[in-house]
Amino acid sequence: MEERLVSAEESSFDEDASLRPKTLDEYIGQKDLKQNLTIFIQAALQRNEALDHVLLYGPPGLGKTTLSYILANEMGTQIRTASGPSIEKGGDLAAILSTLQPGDVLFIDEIHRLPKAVEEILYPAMEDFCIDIVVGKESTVRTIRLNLPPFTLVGATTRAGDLTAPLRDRFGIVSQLQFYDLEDLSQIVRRTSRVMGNAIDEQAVLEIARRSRGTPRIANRLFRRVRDFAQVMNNGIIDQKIAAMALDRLKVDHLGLDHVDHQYLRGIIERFSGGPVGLEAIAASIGEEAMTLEDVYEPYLLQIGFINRTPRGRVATPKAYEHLGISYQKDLFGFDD
Ligand SMILES: Nc1ncnc2c1ncn2[C@@H]1O[C@H](COP(=O)(O)OP(=O)(O)OP(=O)(O)O)[C@@H](O)[C@H]1O
Repeated sequence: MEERLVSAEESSFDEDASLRPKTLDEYIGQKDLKQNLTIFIQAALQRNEALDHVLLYGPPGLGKTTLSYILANEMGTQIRTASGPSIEKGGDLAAILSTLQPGDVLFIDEIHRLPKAVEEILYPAMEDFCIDIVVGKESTVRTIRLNLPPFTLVGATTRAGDLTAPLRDRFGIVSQLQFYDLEDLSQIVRRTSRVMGNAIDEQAVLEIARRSRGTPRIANRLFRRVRDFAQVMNNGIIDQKIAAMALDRLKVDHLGLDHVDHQYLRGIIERFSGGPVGLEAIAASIGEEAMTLEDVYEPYLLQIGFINRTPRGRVATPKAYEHLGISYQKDLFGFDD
């Protein structure tokens, strides 16, 4: 299977822990979100309270996990981490909650995938810092109330729309992470090169930043691969030429699109006359999971204006045709969305 360099999903190549910024000051970009969080943290610290529960949503790799570690660090507390699908039963959640110290952060990744029964236990835990546990069998069955210390739940999701309303409503702070602009990504690449101890020239920084699809995790991954090429073929010097050569060889085009993006766009244009076409049909035609396309690939294609989502399905825009070098002949019958 081809390596998915531009997929923002975590891969075994990610050794990101050392690259994670530890403070809000070090966290690049997301300016508005950072400014607001700074105030909320300061206010909670002044009142000697736990920070309100935080929901972070947005495409993978934009820094939700990093931000939750930073929140715990800035609050001077510990972080416990779990993921939605790994908390299978109420007892699993109770076990995690019972380890929390006052003010701790509980980070639940993919929170939209929490089983319903677990979610219901989470409601009183979030609201009143207590849970009711059922113990015993048949005639001896009874409920024991377990009081919890005040804590902060940080939930992360790529699919805010999949959260149930009662869960969403229990978060006091709800924030969407945005794709990063070229300047922020350049800063991230410079920082990564500094942390990893490899000098890089400014043109190479831009070359990598431009192809990172607005996503720090991808910027870091591309940096590592460029560094490999530079080490073996260019005496370790990371300049624009070696960066462009490496990324071309890895089939990441100048906008950061890879073979899956190309297949996806060509699929819409060549097999479905540019759309509108349903996601499932595109996925089946190119042999990809619809969910992967929706969560990992489409957000960036929407962001750069290569596709539109309409009630009748996905549509490739003239920009996508131009990028692929295909002449745009739609609209002949006035069907263009
Ligand atoms: N704002 C940022 N400034 C500097 N580096 C960042 C920033 N955001 C993310 N990174 C880097 O990108 C990597 C990926 O970020 P992170 O794991 O937090 O993403 P994520 O949004 O939680 O992804 P997922 O939802 O897939 O877990 C981090 O290890 C970190 O090095």
